[in-house]
Amino acid sequence: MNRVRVLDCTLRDGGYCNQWRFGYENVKKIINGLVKSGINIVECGFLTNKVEYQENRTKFTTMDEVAEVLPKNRSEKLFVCLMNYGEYNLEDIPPYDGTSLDGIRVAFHKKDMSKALEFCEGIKKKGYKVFVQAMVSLNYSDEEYLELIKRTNIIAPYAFYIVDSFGVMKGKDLTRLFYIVEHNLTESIYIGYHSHNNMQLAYSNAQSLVSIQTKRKLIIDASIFGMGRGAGNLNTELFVEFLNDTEGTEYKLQPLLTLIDEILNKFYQENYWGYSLPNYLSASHNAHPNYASYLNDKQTLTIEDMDAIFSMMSNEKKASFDKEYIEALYTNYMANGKSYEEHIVELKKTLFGKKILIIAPGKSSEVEKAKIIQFAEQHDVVSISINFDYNYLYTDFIFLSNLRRYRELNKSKRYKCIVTSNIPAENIYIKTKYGQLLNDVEAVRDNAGMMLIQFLINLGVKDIIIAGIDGYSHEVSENYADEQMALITKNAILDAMNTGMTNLLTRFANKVKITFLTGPRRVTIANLDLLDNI
Ligand SMILES: C[C@H](O)CC(=O)C(=O)O
Repeated sequence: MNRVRVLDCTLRDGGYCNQWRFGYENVKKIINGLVKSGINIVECGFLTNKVEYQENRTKFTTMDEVAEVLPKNRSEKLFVCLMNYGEYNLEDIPPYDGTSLDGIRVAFHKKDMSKALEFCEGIKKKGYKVFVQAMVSLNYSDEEYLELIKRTNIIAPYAFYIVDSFGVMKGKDLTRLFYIVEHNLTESIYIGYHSHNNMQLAYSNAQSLVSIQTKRKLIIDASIFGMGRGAGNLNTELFVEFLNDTEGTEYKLQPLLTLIDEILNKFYQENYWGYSLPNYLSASHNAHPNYASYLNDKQTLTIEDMDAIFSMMSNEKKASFDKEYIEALYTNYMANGKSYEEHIVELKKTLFGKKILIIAPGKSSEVEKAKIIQFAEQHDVVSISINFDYNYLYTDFIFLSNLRRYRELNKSKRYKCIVTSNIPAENIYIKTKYGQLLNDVEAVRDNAGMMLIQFLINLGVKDIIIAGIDGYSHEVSENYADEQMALITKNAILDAMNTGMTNLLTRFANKVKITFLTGPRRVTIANLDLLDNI
């Protein structure tokens, strides 16, 4: 048997990209395709007691649920699931009987090492192959790592993994860890390597590992099309091609390519994964990749802002994702700037008793420009564009809460800018407090349109006409009047923003008259048919 084995983790790590919703039939197709291609170990998903089982998802709660998706002919492959330490009781795991999983991978943080290793021992006693997955290997000092290995030897699991959870491992780090493991881990235990692609190093590291002159048996993790959390994983199809070429293995590529073509491409288009600047940044700060997704999904930060927020994080907080912590850092960072409101009384007077026409950069602001211009001409309005300078009408003000958009704006327009205090702007009309305009709907907490409406309500405005707040389509080209403004975001985020805006507008409509001038309306005001009243 070849000394290098491949473990495919698409159905588990890939699940971070689609909330593990692969669909029941697709799960079986993926497992069968992996078996056909000769992949040695198939990770079928998570085994957890923390959720209710749903047939279309790869978060299983019992061995019987997993058994249902396994092929009748197991073709001498191993089938495993990953368990996060603390998400399953040992007593609930039945003794191994060969009908379901062959092995269980136990992932744990450094702080849980002792208890997690006891748990691993318990699983082994039940007859399963145990994979010791000490996450974020680089967070262990050499001394701590040696201690971990020594204690692993006592348990004698099937495999011990070097884990690059944050995708930060350089070749030299991997070599260092590998030799520590090679010299100290009992020879019969497989040495595994699980990587992420934040620095695009997964493939080259895996190649280097395989090329090391060693008799040790290796397991390399990969996922089809690299589907995995954040920047994704080593690509199974590329890695097995490399092994065929250099190690004389005979993995079959075609079943993997077919799975990409028929199943994974669609997931990729809906919720892409792979290398990106935010994922690079999280790696360069040795931080959990979810922090990158969190900041990126805000859609308000430049890369310098994100870098500054990562720099503010404490080292202890970087190892696992803490949503409340990053939320607080983000809000503090944004609310940091000083306000400058000396024209506020003047602005209040300007707005008093007027219809306020707000123009957002949605596609309808371009398509229905004639309607917008006509409305402005026929009514006594104060017009305010949001995060852009509207080409077709001289607007009285420009409201900006986004630093990137502020930088894009021609400097000559600053005299009429109302900006939020997170923007380090000078020579503007008003700088208003960012923190006072936030709302409680997470997906649109600091959405520029929603902040402007809140600002206007605070100033006593009674009648708001909206143009260009169309909501977001999954089709990127449909979202902005100026395609240069388009931001690529995951569909789930766009849907959440549409729902969030609808909820907020519905609430705002209790305080102020809101009327839509343009469409389409992927956001609206619930239970209120205001569509044709203009
Ligand atoms: C395989 C692991 O130990 C869990 C994981 O995906 C990680 O990146 O860490």
